[in-house]
Amino acid sequence: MISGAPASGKGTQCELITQKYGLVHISAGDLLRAEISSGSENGKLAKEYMEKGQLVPDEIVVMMVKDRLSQTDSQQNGWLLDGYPRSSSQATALKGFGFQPDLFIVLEVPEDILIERVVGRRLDPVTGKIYHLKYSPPETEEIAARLTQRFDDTEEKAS
Ligand SMILES: Nc1ncnc2c1ncn2[C@@H]1O[C@H](COP(=O)(O)OP(=O)(O)O)[C@@H](O)[C@H]1O
Repeated sequence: MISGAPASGKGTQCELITQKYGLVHISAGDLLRAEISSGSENGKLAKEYMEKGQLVPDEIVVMMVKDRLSQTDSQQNGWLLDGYPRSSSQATALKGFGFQPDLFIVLEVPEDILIERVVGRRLDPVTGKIYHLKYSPPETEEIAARLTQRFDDTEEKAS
């Protein structure tokens, strides 16, 4: 399991870890978004909470994660669970189904660095690539001109 604040580098670490160990990357947020796309009742309910920036109720999230962890690929290759648990009740529920991580990784990044990263982060809407104005600047003027900021990348979010 892996946990980290926004801009802590969680996405990058997830990619490196899953590649290195051949694990299945399971993101609670991605599972929820897939559920919404499927148009299911759970998806409709989850959407209401996500739009308000609230946690989706355990009844939905726990079963969804449990089902995904139970699938053959996760069982055979092992898994890296990202964005779950977000409460002690979620942790307890999953443990009750017999799922326990070998490791729990917490990415600790000082707050001032998180703020600097979030404020300078930019998205290329054409390729989906993430840049940082200072640490990972765009390769060309053309890309620089079209970069956008994720609407929720604000100093408020980082703090
Ligand atoms: N473990 C979880 N329990 C409840 N709700 C969750 C969980 N993980 C994600 N969500 C819901 O999905 C939304 C998006 O999550 P995520 O993709 O991790 O992005 P963010 O980094 O913006 O929180 C959250 O704001 C929350 O509403």
